[in-house]
Amino acid sequence: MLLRPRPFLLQALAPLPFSRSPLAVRRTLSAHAAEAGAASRGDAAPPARTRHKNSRKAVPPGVSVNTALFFPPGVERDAAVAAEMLIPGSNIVVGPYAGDARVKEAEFIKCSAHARDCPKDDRPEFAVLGRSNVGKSSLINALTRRKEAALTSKKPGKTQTINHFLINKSWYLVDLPGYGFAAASKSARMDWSSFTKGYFLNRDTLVGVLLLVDASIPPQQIDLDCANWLGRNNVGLTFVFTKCDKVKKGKGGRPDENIKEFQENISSLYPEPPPWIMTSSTTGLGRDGLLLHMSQLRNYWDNEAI
Ligand SMILES: Nc1nc2c(ncn2[C@@H]2O[C@H](COP(=O)(O)OP(=O)(O)OP(=O)(O)O)[C@@H](O)[C@H]2O)c(=O)[nH]1
Ligand SMILES: [Mg+2]
Repeated sequence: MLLRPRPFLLQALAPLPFSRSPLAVRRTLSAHAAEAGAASRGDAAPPARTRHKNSRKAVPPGVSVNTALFFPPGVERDAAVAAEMLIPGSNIVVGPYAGDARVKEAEFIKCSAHARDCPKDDRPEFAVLGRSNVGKSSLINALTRRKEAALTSKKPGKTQTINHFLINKSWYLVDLPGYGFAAASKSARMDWSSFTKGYFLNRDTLVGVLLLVDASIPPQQIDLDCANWLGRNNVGLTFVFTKCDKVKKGKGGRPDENIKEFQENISSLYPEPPPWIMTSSTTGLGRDGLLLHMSQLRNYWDNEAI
């Protein structure tokens, strides 16, 4: 099997040739952000002036360039970053590997009961992980724009196997069973540890994990534990905050406050800020940005394979 580098680990070891001049970096990244953003929306490339205007407009209120940023492969960590280089509602800088992020085709391939049963080809994949009911299957449906590609339910514990969806015949999105569902019946409650940990530790084609965190509730210890475990085992992850459309009254009811508190909790776990993005499968918030982020990790993986 072809061994491929994990982007988060290798970017520190092998920075790619990229201009050190802040101005040049700024220009290159802006153009990339605008072009790739247009590609992910399925737009034809607009003229330069319009591109600039659109990318500016896309920067959400409340995301400051002073946020601890995630620098993707190919971008120097000390690069000057303009607001339009950020993916809206995230701390993610768009770099030179960002590319066509459109989902043209999505095909369910198989469900696997064990990591060893997963597809054995060389295609890169992203695993979607999180507590039961956090919105993993809904996110897959939102990303693929298929209503029922992955089955969803109000009842936690719906997804019980590792489910592979092939995107554009070139990469996989993987729906995983949720963790932390204590109330499940014995038959429905699998041994999450042996079942999925084997997958994370042995899956050579895993580009990264999308760790979903419910932004409509305060931080949960089990999510922090999971982030900690992935970090300790060098599994690159992106925090995907779900249900950002849900605002409840009272303490702990505001997604932006919950996200801030969660980030404060995890900041000590990581030497470098991990990427994070706000999403809602109900409104489509963050969909294009997340696809764009995945495109830059994937393209790096494809192009820099050993
Ligand atoms: N308001 C809102 N509800 C959501 C969102 N995403 C998911 N939901 C709801 O949350 C519930 C659980 O969604 P699923 O996608 O089945 O969650 P899951 O993480 O796949 O759950 P398991 O398979 O049981 O682990 C469903 O009722 C969804 O409609 C969102 O972004 N906003
Ligand atoms: Mg599910």
